[in-house]
Amino acid sequence: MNEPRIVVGAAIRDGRRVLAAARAYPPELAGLWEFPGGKVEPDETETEALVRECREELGVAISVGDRVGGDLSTGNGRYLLRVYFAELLEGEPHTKEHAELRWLAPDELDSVPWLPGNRPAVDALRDLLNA
Ligand SMILES: Nc1nc2c([nH]c(=O)n2[C@H]2C[C@H](O)[C@@H](COP(=O)(O)OP(=O)(O)OP(=O)(O)O)O2)c(=O)[nH]1
Repeated sequence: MNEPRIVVGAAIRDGRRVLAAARAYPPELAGLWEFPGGKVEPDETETEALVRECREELGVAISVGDRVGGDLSTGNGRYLLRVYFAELLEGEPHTKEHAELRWLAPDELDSVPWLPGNRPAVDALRDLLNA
């Protein structure tokens, strides 16, 4: 079995709200919600991957902060998901690749169907936002 590929997700904060994004593809993941981000390329750091993905997917510049929760195995063991807090530096997020974007308060985090592997990250996020 190959080593899992690292996938990074940005929990972009605006006060106590966090940006969630509904996937538009592939069909089996469409309509499920995630943190904007993607696979870390071999020549980049996790921070660089988050900055690149948020520029490509949302059209914004971000700064990357602390980790949210631990490493999560997802995609049937193909990926290791790492979520980081992030702040907007420039631009307003808009849908370039996602079906929908939504700012969620801590008590709204359960109002969308997350990708199955994201559950522990969402729980950790709620705890951190409520702390
Ligand atoms: N971006 C992101 N991907 C997640 C999360 N949770 C989760 O299980 N995944 C999975 C979904 C995908 O199978 C995989 C990431 O793939 P992706 O399609 O976002 O990555 P990418 O932008 O680099 O895609 P590509 O260029 O290879 O098409 O990780 C999450 O919160 N954010």
